[in-house]
Amino acid sequence: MRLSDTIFALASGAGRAAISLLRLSGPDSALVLTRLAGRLPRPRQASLRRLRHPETGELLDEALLLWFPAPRSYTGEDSAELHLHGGRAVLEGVSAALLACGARPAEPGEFTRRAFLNGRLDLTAAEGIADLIDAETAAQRRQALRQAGGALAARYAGWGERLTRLLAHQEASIEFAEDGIPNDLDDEVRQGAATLAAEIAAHLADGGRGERLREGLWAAIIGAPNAGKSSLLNALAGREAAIVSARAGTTRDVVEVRLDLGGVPVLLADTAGLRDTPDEIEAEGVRRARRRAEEADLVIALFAADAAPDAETLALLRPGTVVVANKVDLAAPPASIGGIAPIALSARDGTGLDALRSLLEREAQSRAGLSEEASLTRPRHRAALGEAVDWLEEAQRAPLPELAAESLRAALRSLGRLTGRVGVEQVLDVVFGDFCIGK
Ligand SMILES: Nc1nc2c(c(=O)[nH]1)N(C=O)[C@@H](CNc1ccc(C(=O)N[C@@H](CCC(=O)O)C(=O)O)cc1)CN2
Ligand SMILES: Nc1nc2c(ncn2[C@@H]2O[C@H](COP(=O)(O)OP(=O)(O)OP(=O)(O)O)[C@@H](O)[C@H]2O)c(=O)[nH]1
Repeated sequence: MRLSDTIFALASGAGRAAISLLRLSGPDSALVLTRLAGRLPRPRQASLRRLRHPETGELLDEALLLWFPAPRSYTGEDSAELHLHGGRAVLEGVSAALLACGARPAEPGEFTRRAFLNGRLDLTAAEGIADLIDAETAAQRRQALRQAGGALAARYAGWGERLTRLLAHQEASIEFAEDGIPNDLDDEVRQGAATLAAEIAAHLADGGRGERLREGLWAAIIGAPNAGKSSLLNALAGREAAIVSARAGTTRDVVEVRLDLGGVPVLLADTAGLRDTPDEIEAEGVRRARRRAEEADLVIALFAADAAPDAETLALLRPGTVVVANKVDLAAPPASIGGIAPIALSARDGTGLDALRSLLEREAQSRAGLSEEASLTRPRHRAALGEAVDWLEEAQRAPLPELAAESLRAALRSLGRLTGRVGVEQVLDVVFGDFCIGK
């Protein structure tokens, strides 16, 4: 991970493609580029050049080059991009030439790690970039862009500055006390710590929406055998993902489909019909269905309108469960099931499907949608902020100003680990460990 190394990696996807993008960064970038292309292109302007192996002189490709002199580059170092023809042999030939020039393959996330080490972004912004690459829905993209743009960084840096001021006041109060000067700085610090702790606690008490949006919601359809669960899953997925049959007890294991519900990624599970059964395999399916219902962020309880609501499913209704009466092409839906007005649906002819989809979108967004303010998105954030709150509370209880100062310093360290101002090598490995190559 030495910054004196010059690194390279494929930044575009692997496999056959029209064009491949090779990234190069580090102190020898200018030298390497000159040896391959004859001379340096004009900074930040695309230039078409022949690339040759520096030792054999063999022509490797005719490519577009971009040269970014430091510090105006993604990493903040001298960097370059080679836009090559996408063939495997082209990539191999150019990679071999780069190795011959002394560059080495980059570790996953190493470009962004260098950008971080050069002070171009904080750790939360770096995580936002990783999330942007993984984003599958519009809401995930918006959250990731906001974080990559420094929204969390700004918030946490603001708290860090306030904390630094509190600490300075606390230290001043200690000195006044030594000089025998009466002062009310202690009270001010206690008040400031309480306000800050409350603000961070409010940010933490967001129901985990940012984390849910990043990871996706878990949803499950539960109901009696033959209620039409598989039919509903297929209707929502728009394809025949689960087997539908007139025989009760068809679905035995959990069948999952990925849905985009109003920008929120949802993993929707079809489960085995809930009933007592002597069949061991089906009984295991029923156990799995119950477990899914317990774990799910969003539960859809499905009843058949032409039958009395079954006790097993009724027993699993909770506040927030979406209750649906299916098969309304056969019978009118009841006004209430378990005290909740059901959505009327016919999975067979599509009646009520749009209304159900809108309701599910609203429910998904209320659990995981974007909030007004940037939300924390990872357990790492939650843990560090939780620690900061604990230390701030400790500071308020401290019997001596010296102890209060110590707790404030610990709170500041927690925030510092979050943004990377306290540069602990371990934290960096956690954050950059799951980046992809070329980022
Ligand atoms: N070809 C290509 N496309 C790309 C990237 C890239 O590196 N290369 N990006 C990579 O993630 C993203 C764009 N992000 C970038 C962020 C900063 C700089 C950069 O050179 N910044 C300099 C100059 C800014 C300016 O002139 O306005 C700087 O901030 O000093 C480049 C790309 C998405 N698309
Ligand atoms: N008339 C009518 N029949 C439906 C409707 N939805 C599903 N069915 C039928 O009901 C039967 C059971 O449907 P499934 O979707 O397999 O039901 P399930 O709840 O997944 O059943 P299990 O796998 O046994 O738990 C099939 O014959 C479906 O065609 C509907 O809205 N109207």
